[in-house]
Amino acid sequence: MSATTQHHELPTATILGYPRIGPRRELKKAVESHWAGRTTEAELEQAAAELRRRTLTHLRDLGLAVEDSSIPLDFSYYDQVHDVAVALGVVPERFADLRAADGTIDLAGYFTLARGEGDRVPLEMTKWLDSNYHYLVPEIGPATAISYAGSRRVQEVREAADLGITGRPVLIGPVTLLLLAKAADGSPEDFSPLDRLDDVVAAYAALLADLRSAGASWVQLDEPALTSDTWATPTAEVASAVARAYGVLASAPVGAASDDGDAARPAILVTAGYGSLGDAVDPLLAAGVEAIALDLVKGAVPATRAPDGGARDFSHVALVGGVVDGHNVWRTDLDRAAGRLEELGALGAAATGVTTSTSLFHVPHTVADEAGNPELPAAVAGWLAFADEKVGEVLALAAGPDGAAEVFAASRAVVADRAAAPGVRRGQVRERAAGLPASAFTREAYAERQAAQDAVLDLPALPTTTIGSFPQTGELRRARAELRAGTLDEAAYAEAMRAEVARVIALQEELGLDVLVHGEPERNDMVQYFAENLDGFAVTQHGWVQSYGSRCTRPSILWGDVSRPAPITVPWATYASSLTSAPVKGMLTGPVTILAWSFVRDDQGLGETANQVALALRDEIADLEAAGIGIIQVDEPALRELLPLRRADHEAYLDWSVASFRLATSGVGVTTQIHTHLCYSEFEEVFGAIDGLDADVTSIEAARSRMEILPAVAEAGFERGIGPGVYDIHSPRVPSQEEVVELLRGALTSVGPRTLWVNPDCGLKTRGYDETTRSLTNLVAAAREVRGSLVG
Ligand SMILES: CN1c2c(nc(N)[nH]c2=O)NC[C@@H]1CNc1ccc(C(=O)N[C@@H](CCC(=O)N[C@@H](CCC(=O)N[C@@H](CCC(=O)O)C(=O)O)C(=O)O)C(=O)O)cc1
Ligand SMILES: N[C@@H](CCS)C(=O)O
Ligand SMILES: [Zn+2]
Repeated sequence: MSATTQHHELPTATILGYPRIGPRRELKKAVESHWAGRTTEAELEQAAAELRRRTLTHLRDLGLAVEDSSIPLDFSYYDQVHDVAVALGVVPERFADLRAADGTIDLAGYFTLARGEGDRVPLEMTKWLDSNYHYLVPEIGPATAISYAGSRRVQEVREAADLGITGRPVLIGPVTLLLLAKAADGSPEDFSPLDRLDDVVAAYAALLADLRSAGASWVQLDEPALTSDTWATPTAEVASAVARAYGVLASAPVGAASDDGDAARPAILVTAGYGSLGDAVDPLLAAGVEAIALDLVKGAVPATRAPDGGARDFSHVALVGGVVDGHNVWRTDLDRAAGRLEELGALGAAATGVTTSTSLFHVPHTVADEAGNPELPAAVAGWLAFADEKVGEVLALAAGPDGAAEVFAASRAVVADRAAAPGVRRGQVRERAAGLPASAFTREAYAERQAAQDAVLDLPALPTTTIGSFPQTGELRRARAELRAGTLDEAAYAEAMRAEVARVIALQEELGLDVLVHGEPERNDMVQYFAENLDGFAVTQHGWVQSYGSRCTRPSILWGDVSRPAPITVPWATYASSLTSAPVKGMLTGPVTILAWSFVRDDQGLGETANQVALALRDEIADLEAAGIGIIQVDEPALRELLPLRRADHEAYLDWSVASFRLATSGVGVTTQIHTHLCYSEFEEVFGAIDGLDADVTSIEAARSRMEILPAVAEAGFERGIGPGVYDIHSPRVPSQEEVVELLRGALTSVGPRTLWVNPDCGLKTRGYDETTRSLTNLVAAAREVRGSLVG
């Protein structure tokens, strides 16, 4: 592989980013200690600097080159989108005081924007592309101040230099920043944040110049939004924004700041992870950026011809092939990856390099940390590559099949071993999934179900309920940690959880809720818990990945055919039910969400795997029903998350995802009421699918949007039960009774009282008991008030 461009040595073997949370969640712990007031800001800064130093030296020790900008500088205290918005001094009006006169926002302000303060709501959080990471949405209006006032990356370039490392600062690119932003409150209807492109690009130019002065030879600008065509902005307008933005940025001279003070810049590497760059490659080629990194795992090698039929000229750009999956954990088939790199090489680029398809922050640090994990069979561990192992794969691919013959041979052995391993394909599971009749996916007509359920359940108008989890107290988490450590035995653990269920049931009775839940105290996570109880999954001990801010999950590993060896939730639901005469809602996580929040086998289609999970859940639902649980909720918060980034792929996705939910839930009788719950979504986009799920009751996140979706729901003729969340569980704020009453009265203008349910936005696991109790008291009082006025 050629190693140079006209100006700079290209990072020929690199990664697009590395986990930021630390191998033992050091950053999470440092940040949360600071928030809790246990450490000063200086102590936090010191802990973060130490983590960055360890990361840099670790990447160097793994073999990434220190001189050629191969090592990314991508630290973040909270979120990478927020980092850039803050560097540009972007704050919503309600937080204007956090921006100093010179445009800077200090660390305390950075956290306040992320977490809110008193009545000032934080920035909205939404899912990042098709992943389980959530970013903070910048709010940009026509008058929002935008200027470069300083970036932490500049200091990080210097820190790296002190270690003898020429690091490559990583930033979200200007077009993606604006496509991910939302119009600030009060913006004219026809305003789009992309209208502020010129101001943003001017600020980026200053930022790039600053990075260059600090010694950066390359800068990485992440433009994953270019792999999607689902933005409100038409693709042609996005392409012209790319041309304009990079035309300006690339027009500055590359290299050292010249004597007359012209702003020089580092060479620009634009990345486009999460899918195909498609025709967005043309404006980048025309703009003259020095390098483009392509996702060759989910995306394609660019065609040699542009849509207008003209031959594409790659001779002035370096192309970096993202052939190592940054978003999943399977060891790379190196022969296949090398083949893709060859295809890329055939385009005639000025230079080529090898990298990951996305940043590695979606995967845990290292498989080595799982040594001795009884929940991860050694055979399966051998098939995995987490971040460190992926660095090794990138280096092997850069060395090539001759240079790294042993690594290539090991990769071939893994491919063969995985295909033939016991448990990967199990006859019984496959026969059952293959022979499903159409009737396995359908229930009786809703009218029939509704009548039967009304008769059996006898619920009041506007029934009140919660979404499932009650606060996961430190005590509960500690009990689980002690169980893992062996200092608490199974029986004592189960007893502690049963005691919590009893407390939660008593509390709900006291509050006067109509449909109760057991509270999910026994669940470490709504996906991992099921994975731990299903065959075909493995779980990690230390495989934490960031989900948002300081919050992490340990995605499970779905490696083989899935089945349910024994009932999972039935004992908890029946125990809870035995404590009350009120109905108790069974609580399961749906097949799509189980897949979305796990690392899923890549040797078959997702739809096939989803149906296996669905059949396991169908068995669980049958057992719950047989045990007398008449209401069963199957959560699908990730239904929107997996929606493909290209519109052309939506239909096929919605077909299999909806079918798997229906397969899980269609085995019940007419009187059993199936609920579902969705959150973190722009529901408009998946409304047809929500309807297609055919659940009797659907609860959705709606409080933050003041229930804007309801008129559309009504207009679409949605006739089944709906529970638009009446308060935001992401904030500690307690809603007043009046406020909930107002929301409910508003909702009743779109939805009839027979179909309107009253519930919070989402589960209460991240909240405390005090605020939960006060909020639910107001929720129940509000429902009663509105109910009373209906009768009167
Ligand atoms: C609803 N969401 C979820 C998503 N993905 C999931 N897989 N799960 C979700 O619930 N995606 C979208 C949203 C938003 N995302 C999140 C993600 C993570 C959290 C969260 O609160 N995470 C917790 C960790 C939860 C957990 O796994 N708990 C375990 C282990 C707890 C632990 O750290 N134990 C300590 C010791 C105990 C102690 O002293 O406290 C240890 O092991 O060191 C458990 O309960 O057993 C987090 O803290 O980040 C929320 C929303
Ligand atoms: N039943 C889950 C859904 C979260 S999306 C909970 O209440 O936490
Ligand atoms: Zn939820």
